[in-house]
Amino acid sequence: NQFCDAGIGYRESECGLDSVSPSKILIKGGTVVNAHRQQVADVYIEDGIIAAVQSNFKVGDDVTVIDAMGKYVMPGGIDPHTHLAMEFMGTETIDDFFSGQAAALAGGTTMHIDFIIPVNGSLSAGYEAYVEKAKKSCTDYGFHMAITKWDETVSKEMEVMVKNKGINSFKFFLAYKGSLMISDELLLEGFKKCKSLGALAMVHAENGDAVFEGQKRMIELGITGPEGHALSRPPMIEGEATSRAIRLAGFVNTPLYVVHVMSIDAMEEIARARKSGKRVIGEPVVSGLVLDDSCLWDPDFKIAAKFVMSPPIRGPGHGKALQAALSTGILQLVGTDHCTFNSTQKTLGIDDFRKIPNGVNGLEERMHMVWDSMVVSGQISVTDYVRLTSTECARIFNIYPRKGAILVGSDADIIILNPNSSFEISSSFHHSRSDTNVYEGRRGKGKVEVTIAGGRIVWENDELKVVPGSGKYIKMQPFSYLFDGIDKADAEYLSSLRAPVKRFKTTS
Ligand SMILES: NC(=O)NCCC(=O)O
Ligand SMILES: [Zn+2]
Ligand SMILES: [Zn+2]
Repeated sequence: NQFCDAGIGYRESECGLDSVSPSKILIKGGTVVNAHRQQVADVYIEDGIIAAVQSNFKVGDDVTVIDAMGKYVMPGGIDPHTHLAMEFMGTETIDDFFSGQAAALAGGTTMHIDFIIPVNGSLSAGYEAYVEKAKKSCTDYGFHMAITKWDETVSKEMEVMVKNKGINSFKFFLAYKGSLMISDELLLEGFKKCKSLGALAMVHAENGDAVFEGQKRMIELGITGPEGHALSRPPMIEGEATSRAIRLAGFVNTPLYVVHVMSIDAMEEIARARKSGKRVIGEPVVSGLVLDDSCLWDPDFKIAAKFVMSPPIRGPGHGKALQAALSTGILQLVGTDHCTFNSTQKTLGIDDFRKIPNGVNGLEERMHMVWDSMVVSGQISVTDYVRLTSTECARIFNIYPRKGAILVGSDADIIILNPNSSFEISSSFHHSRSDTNVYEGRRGKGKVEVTIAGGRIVWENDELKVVPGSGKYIKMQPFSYLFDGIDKADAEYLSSLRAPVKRFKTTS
């Protein structure tokens, strides 16, 4: 099998298309957790769909029974932010739609939403290229689309993407000057178009001009190593862009989703906006929650470079503040920004931090890291955990309750987590193709012992059984709940503009 290649750690037999799981499964006696409640119940699965959630469900001999007593039965994780097989900074991410998704399944994530970055700005060409890349998928996925230029064609293609291709979100980069970055003028055009289509506008919020200036400053000072990356783009630059994007989205009156919120500065802008009633969603990523920037000062380039991502991993204090913001509802869901480059690729920037490909891993680690750092520590409940890692993503991108829930009729994407077991992370046995891992050596409580994706047992007894081509593309409809009532606010605004103004003619 061409996909059972080196470095992913599957036995050949595990990759074959013949490794078909049973179509009838009963998960017995576990604590079934949804975002709205938890209960002890059995979950019965037939043909990829949840057919029953009830106590003492009786089945025949043809059903595979999994004992989940004392364990949590939860919706599979949904990662809102990944970059698989992405061409970026002169190279391509080492995890493609097979290895990245296999890693996801081993860590309890059963769906992800990947960013199509259209080469030359053509949305249709970008879409076709990603359809091709995703053919080897072994779990379900959706797409966001990046908008990197503006003209009539792009505007029309956005319409096609939403109406025909199942894309309901577009990302605008305020950073990466000279490549992906767009102007405020384009941002406004994009926001207007998103609003008219019922598509969610997403922003990478860093001021690209200021980053460019900060980078020049570091190079002039002779700081060329990975630490220069963090020093050149401090939190205030993220705060400024977050504030600007929020205000411009407010000006257009369209909902906004801020990706990879990495700093207190950005988080506080989101908190202020939400307090004033603005529809802003904030997505921190797991690296920003549990790591700090000390790693960028490591004297070993290979170690320091693996932590280079944008916005940068921040100083101590930011991660804890972002965790607190998640637990109090200021931020809504956790992603990974999984964008993996191996140590050879990172060496592109050995003499100049500006050339280190930006990105870190996380698809396999997110569910464990959030459980260990936030549930085990008592910061959030188990139902909150489900909301932050799965349900809220499904709601925002309009695929709930097909995804993000254990309800009759939902897709059978389920994990069984044993709170009394423990996990350990190492690049020597992870499932990503990368030779490094930013969570190297981490151990913690709680382990995903079973992953069921689309009704198939794909992870059990520390073994993956993944089938290339078995993952489905999940189309996402526009006008999620975030758009409810937007028209009323518009009408109110327009009527306030049309209030008669009494003027007196003055004669001289
Ligand atoms: N975040 C990062 O460093 N790499 C992926 C591209 C992006 O999301 O900005
Ligand atoms: Zn980004
Ligand atoms: Zn990203």
